[in-house]
Amino acid sequence: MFDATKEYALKLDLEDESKKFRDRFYIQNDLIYMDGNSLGMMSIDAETCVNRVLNEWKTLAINGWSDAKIPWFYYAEELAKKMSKFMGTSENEIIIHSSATINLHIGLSIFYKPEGIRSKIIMDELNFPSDIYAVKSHIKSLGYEVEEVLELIKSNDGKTINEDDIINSFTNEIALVILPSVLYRSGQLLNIERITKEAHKKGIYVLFDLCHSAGAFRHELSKWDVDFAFWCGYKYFNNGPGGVASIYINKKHFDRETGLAGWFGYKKESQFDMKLDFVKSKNAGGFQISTPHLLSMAPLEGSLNIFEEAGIDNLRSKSLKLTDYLIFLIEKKLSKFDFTIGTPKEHSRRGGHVALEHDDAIRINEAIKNNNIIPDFRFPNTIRLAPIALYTSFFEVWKVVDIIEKIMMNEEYKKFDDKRSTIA
Ligand SMILES: Cc1ncc(COP(=O)(O)O)c(C=O)c1O
Ligand SMILES: Nc1ccccc1C(=O)C[C@H](N)C(=O)O
Repeated sequence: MFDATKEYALKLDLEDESKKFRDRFYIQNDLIYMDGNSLGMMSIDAETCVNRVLNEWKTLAINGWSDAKIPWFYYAEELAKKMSKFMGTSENEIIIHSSATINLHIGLSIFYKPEGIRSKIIMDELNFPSDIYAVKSHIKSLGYEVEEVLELIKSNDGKTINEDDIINSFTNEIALVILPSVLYRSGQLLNIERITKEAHKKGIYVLFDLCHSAGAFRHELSKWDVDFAFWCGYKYFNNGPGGVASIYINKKHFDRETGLAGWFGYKKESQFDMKLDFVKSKNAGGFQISTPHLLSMAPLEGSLNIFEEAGIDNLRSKSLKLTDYLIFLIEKKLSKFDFTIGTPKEHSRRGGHVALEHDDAIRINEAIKNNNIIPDFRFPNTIRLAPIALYTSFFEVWKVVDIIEKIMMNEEYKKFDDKRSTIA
């Protein structure tokens, strides 16, 4: 069991075998970063790779496509091979591509083929809004009414979704289920394997948004038999703001058509034949659209190298210890101030962040920022705290809770307006 003293936090850091990776990141002195689940920090390795690609542009210009260290023409595929090790897939079932929401549109174009009564899509009411916007627009573009085909599973507590409610909604009217692996606000982790298995029993395709889990723990997408998944790279994978995202498509679907074709999905050997009939590459790469965003992909190369060294299972163990410790400290020191924890306690149901809830969360969040800590706030009452295994220390976790306790004791938060900023 943990103890709440500062000395104990320092002892946990001393015993931590992965603490050396912190030195690979640009950690700002005196600033405690607890927002790596929204935008991961910059590493030296990421910077090195961006600088290399910039230099290749400078010195090789167009020849970079064939002569760069990793030829640009194959860069998305080469990084996908590295990525596949952490996602539990074959190398060709992943492609590094575009952004999360665009990749969802691609998934919809492949899998949403309403037929007879099988025309409905299941999502959940706590889903990240961008996914809902994408699905609604796609439904409308096919000439359907959103109300007729989109079913949102309701939350019973405003924080979590009951998996049985999801599974009980599976009928022969459902074409697709689209869910987040980890809910962005509460940090609840859904059982991807169980949901996929139950959906498949009813002939339903399964699409997962892995934005809040990719890079937080090992996935086994092939084993779980998920049909399609997408995730951004800028959170736990530290790929930089707007960094290129990823697509996974199960190999049994390689022959499917995409509704959003483009020449970078063409069979690579003959892409430059410039034929007018599209011949899709028979792998995840076949679902690419345009020229890859090389400069926004390069940080991922460096970042994935760090993941290879650190080992994703070691990172998950440390992350669980960090969030266990954070939850312990919150319960011990903050319960008396009416805080609650929105994140499930069981490891099998927890992602990488902790949702700290309070009726006065907006002002408390402002006060936390005023103390050189970066958390984030999600409406209406959640302060998200994400200690990141690669670069957050146990001492920082201790300090964050210590500072919040002081903010509550001296009522510093009352100095701030109850008004959230534009990006929060
Ligand atoms: C769960 C989830 N889905 C989708 C997105 C949207 O990502 P993007 O803006 O990169 O398309 C985000 C983050 O912004 C997210 O957290
Ligand atoms: N892409 C962003 C751009 C600006 C500010 C935040 C984001 C996020 O990614 C937010 C994150 N998806 C969330 O879970 O709230």
